[in-house]
Amino acid sequence: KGLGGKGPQRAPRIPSEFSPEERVTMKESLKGAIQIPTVSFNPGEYNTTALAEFGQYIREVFPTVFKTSFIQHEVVGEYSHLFTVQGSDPSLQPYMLLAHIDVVPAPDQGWEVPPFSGLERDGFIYGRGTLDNKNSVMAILQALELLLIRNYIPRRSFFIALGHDEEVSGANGAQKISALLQARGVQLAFIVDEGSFILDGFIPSLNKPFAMISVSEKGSLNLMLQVNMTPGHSSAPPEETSIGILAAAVSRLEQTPLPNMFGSGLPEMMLQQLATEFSFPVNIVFSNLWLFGPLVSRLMERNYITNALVRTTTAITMFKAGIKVNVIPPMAQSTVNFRIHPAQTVQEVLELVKNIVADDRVQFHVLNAFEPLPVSPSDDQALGYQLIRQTLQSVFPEVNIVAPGICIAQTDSRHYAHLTTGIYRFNPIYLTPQEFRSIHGINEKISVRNYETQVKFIFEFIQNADTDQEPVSHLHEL
Ligand SMILES: CCCCCCCCCCCCCCCCCC(=O)N[C@@H](Cc1ccccc1)C(=O)O
Ligand SMILES: [Zn+2]
Ligand SMILES: [Zn+2]
Repeated sequence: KGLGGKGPQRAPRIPSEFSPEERVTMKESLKGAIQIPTVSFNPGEYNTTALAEFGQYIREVFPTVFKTSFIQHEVVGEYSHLFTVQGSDPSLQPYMLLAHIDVVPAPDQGWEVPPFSGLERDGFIYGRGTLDNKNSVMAILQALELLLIRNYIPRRSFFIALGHDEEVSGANGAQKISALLQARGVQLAFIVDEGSFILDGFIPSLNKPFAMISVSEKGSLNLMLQVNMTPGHSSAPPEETSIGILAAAVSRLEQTPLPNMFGSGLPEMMLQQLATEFSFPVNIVFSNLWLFGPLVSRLMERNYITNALVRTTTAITMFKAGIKVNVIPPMAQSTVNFRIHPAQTVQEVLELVKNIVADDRVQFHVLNAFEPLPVSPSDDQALGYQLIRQTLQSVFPEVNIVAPGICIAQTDSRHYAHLTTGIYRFNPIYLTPQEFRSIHGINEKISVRNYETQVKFIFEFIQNADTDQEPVSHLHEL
């Protein structure tokens, strides 16, 4: 399976070996990046001082990237960065590496070390952005810097797009870069973004880590529910208030999960691929989903992460009502955040929700909505997917399971969907369930080893992408 053939004569491969000094510089550069609090608060509301400082910082720590003649650097939307790395062979279609420089807020409370300290403890670098997503920003530029220092000249052109507002929708960063590329007529072979990892310990009976490459991404619907009632004196209350009506409506939504979509796509494909890795009887169950599908589907619902893979999830995230202790509230509002399964559409979810609420006094306002992303190819012919597989094999020889999956969150890559059919969301680092909870949570940290390996992966990946070989189809023997 995978990429085949020997290409024509080309520059010798540069080994991914880094000196002790380079390894120290690498981790110190990441720490410096963590110390710049590039926080996004709301759309259009960011720490602009920090974002500007970050722009200066990458110029200082990656001087070769900025002075190389075949690399064009542009600032887009004031704080996002687009690098165009011109390859020597224009016949090869370019690809793009994505990451974002902004982070979610991190109040000090609960952290073992201050979240913007970038402190190293017991082999880990702590801080907001160490997993989401300054690790990728820095690793991409670091790998390129190290390649350039070794006189690397790419054959295939590629872009590096670093958004500054991914955490609040990407409207000023990714969307503007995407529009710029579209205006230039760019079409991409594939994109690699954040969104999945080498998962370690997510499936109880699977004792080894597996790489999940997300080939699709859930959509979203932010729906505001509102109830208006005539206000009055609380000493003579009506039978129902706006708060009571709305509370009952959102409670119905919480108590009525949207349909389990297991059986219509990727999770089944993933479990079938994993089946042989389990011992009896789980291997039999996963390889015979035609029979055990209903059982597996119910088991998936029991865990909150696997539940998110099989259905559109419902999260009540905001509730606002009441103006005074003795006034019947004129209005109650609540916001519900749905993450839409790739087998459903925004419209379908809206219909289901209205039927569950089933109360004409509740008004629905769509704040914003985004359809799920199409499923990118993961077959033998899919260049981006096969390049990730190939690079995994050499950098992580111990990881022998690679499976396509769904990204349960949203990423900047969704803004580039019209530029390519191949979007792969994958960070080449190990992630445990505890580390998963630290993303947007507390004590986010990355091991120095994990970070070094991420740099190595990208260093290898960029060279692997220089292939002019289309992935070969595998001939199966009958
Ligand atoms: C069978 C076992 C499978 C186990 C599956 C485990 C899945 C774990 C994968 C970890 C996914 C981590 C995702 C990281 C990317 C986070 C991106 C993010 O937070 N995006 C925001 C973007 C956004 C969207 C809209 C408004 C504001 C921000 C998000 O909320 O989705
Ligand atoms: Zn992120
Ligand atoms: Zn995030």
